[in-house]
Amino acid sequence: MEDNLKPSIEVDKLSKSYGDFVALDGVSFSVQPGQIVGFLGPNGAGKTTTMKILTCFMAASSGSAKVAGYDVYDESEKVREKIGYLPESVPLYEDMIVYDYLNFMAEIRGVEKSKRHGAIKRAAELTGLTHMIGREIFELSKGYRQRVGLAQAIIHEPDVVILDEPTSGLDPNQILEIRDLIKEIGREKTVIFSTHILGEVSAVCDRIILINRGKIVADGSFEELSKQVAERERGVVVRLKDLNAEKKLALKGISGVAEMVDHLGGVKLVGSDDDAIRKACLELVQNEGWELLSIDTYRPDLEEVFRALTRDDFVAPEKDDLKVAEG
Ligand SMILES: Nc1ncnc2c1ncn2[C@@H]1O[C@H](COP(=O)(O)OP(=O)(O)OP(=O)(O)O)[C@@H](O)[C@H]1O
Repeated sequence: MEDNLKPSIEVDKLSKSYGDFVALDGVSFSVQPGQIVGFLGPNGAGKTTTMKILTCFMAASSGSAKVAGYDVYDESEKVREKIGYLPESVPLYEDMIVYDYLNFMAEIRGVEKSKRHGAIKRAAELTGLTHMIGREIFELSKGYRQRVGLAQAIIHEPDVVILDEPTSGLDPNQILEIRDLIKEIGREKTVIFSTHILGEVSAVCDRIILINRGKIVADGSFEELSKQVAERERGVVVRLKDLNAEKKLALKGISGVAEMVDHLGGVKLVGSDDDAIRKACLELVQNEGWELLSIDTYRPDLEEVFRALTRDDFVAPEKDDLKVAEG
C-alpha cells in the first residue's frame, strides 16, 4: 500500500550536456501512480534525453531521477525491473516469431521461466496481438510491429511505462488504435509518453509536461495550460455578420486596442483593458446597427497554447509557479 503513495517518478534538477551543448537544463517534475503524462515538445526539446535517463540508458550530467523510489544511477537494476520502455525505434528482430521474440524479451527482463508463457499471453491479449503470435515479425504492418514493441515494454509487468513517440510513422487508424492501447495500459500503470503531436496529448493524457529547449515551460492539465496562456495573452474575440474591411478598421480604431488579429472567423482585439474594449465594442456595434454574432474572452486552443509556450521569447516560469497536477 505504501508503495502506491510514493511518486512513480521523481526528477530533480536533471541536466544533461552533450559536449558544450546543454540538452536538458534543470528539469524537475514528479508523477503520481496511475497518471498518464504526455511529454510534449518540439523536435530537439529534450524528450528522448529525459526518457533515456529515466530508463537507465544514459547518465545525467547532474541532478537525480528516481523510478518507483529507486535511483536510476545507483539502483539501476531495480529501476529496470520497475520500468518498461518503448524506444523511438524499437530494435525488433525481424526474422523472429512474435512469440519467440516476446519470450526472449521476458527472459531478458528477468521473468521466471515458468511464468513466461503466462506473461506473453497477457501482454499479447492487452496489445491485441494474440492472432499474430505465430507470425514472423517482418510480415507485420508497422502498426502491429508497434504493438509488439508495446508488448515487450509491459512483458514483465512494470509499474511505470515510458513510450518514446509511440505513434510516430503510423497511419491515422493505427494512431487511434495505439492511443487506445496507451489508455488501456494507463488503467494499471503510470505512463509517460512523448510526442510532438498536440492532439495526442489532449486525447490521451491527464497531464501535459511541455518541454522546450531543455526546460519545462508548462506542467498541468490542458485547461490549466490554456489558462496560463490566456492570462498572458488576453483579448476580446468579436464576431460580426458580414465582417468586412470597413468594420474591421472601425474595430481596430476602438480606444485602447493596441493590436487586432483575425481569429476563428472574427477578430481578436488586444489591449491592456479587456473590459473597456468589450464595452466600447458593444457601443460601436449598437451605434452602427451591426449584427453581433458573439463577443467572448479569448480562449486559446491547443495549437495556440503550444505555440505560445514554445515561442523563443517565452521565459520558463520558476518551478514554484508551475502548476503541478496531482494524480
Ligand atoms: N548523442 C548526442 N550528441 C549530441 N547532441 C545530442 C545527442 N543526442 C541528442 N542531442 C541533442 O540534444 C537535443 C535534445 O535531443 P532529444 O533527442 O532529447 O530531443 P527530443 O525532444 O526527443 O526531439 P525529437 O522530437 O526530435 O526526438 C537536440 O538538440 C539533439 O540534437
